[in-house]
Amino acid sequence: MRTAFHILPVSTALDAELRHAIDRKTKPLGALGRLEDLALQLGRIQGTLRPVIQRPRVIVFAGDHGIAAEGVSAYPQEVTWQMVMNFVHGGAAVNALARSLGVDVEVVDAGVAHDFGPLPGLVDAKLGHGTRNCATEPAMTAEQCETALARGRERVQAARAEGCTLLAFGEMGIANTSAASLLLHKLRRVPLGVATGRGTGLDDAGLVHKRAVLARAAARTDGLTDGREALTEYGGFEIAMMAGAMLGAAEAGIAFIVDGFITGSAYLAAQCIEPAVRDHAVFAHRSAEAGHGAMLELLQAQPLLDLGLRLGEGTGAVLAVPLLRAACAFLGEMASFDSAGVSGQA
Ligand SMILES: O=C(O)c1ccc[n+]([C@@H]2O[C@H](COP(=O)([O-])O)[C@@H](O)[C@H]2O)c1
Ligand SMILES: Cc1cc2nc[nH]c2cc1C
Repeated sequence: MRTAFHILPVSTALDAELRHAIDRKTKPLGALGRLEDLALQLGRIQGTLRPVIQRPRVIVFAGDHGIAAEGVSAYPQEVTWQMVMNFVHGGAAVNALARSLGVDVEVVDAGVAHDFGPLPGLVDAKLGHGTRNCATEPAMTAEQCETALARGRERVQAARAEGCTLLAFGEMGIANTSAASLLLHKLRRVPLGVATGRGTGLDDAGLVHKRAVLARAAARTDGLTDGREALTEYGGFEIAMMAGAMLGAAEAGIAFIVDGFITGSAYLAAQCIEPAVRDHAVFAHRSAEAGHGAMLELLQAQPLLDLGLRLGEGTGAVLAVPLLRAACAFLGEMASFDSAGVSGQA
């Protein structure tokens, strides 16, 4: 049975008041640029002229990929579980960035090949010991895909129950740029030559080999338009769980930040499942991974940052949190022309 996501488009009922409040702040009209768009978006999502960011949380979903056996990554598969341990011990990039910015980190085992046993600080949502090799067979079953979507939603509900009003999503999974490229290729017809990049750092020969493997994987299926089918054929457990979390966040009326290329592929699938997810999404950054530019263009998404990042883990998403805080701060705290006695436009 397919899980239904009941997402209401955000209400535009407050738009006139929000725009008026933004325009009457003591600044030339439009001078806070993209922060003004963020303020409007957050005001709409929270249905208030005073949106707030409380207990922001980045959820890092980890999973392994059968296609790693084809030699499509510059790093071995065991790096996935080793990095999960690093996240749990607080030593990864996302931990350091999140600490410096006051963002909570949750780490989720969506389907890492390694068995961690009970491990404090790790959420066990394991769907299997990695996906199957999607170059030769579907990555997962339709049932696993459904369970992944549902478990992603559960993580959002848990965050919300703990007072979180802003979510950021990130991932860890050796070979998951292959899954992401295949999702982009299959769902949006982007040629594999454009959709495939170097991931963790393949050299030229590695990239040629990766493209050949992905072409073989892509040839297994005809055109796919259904988000669930695409996830089942080519996704990862962490990618499907992120898609469920994004849909769950939109359903719960919570804004969420999309990280880089792989998180973007989860968003692509989520948007195919329920287009209304768009209103709640903020795109953090333009990843250096080839294919992300094409993905963002297709989504008509303007990311906030362009820092040359290609790490994943939710690092770019965490870096966007201060900008969302700033949008709330100017809307809530800035004086208006009237309250400050400043002359408006001549
Ligand atoms: O977020 C991105 O845009 C991004 C771009 C390239 C690589 N990554 C990270 O690198 C891993 C996947 O790379 P690969 O080469 O193993 O497919 C995975 O753990 C991702 O988090 C992430
Ligand atoms: C070391 C390392 C850290 C990562 N974090 C996200 N993806 C990664 C891939 C590698 C290889």
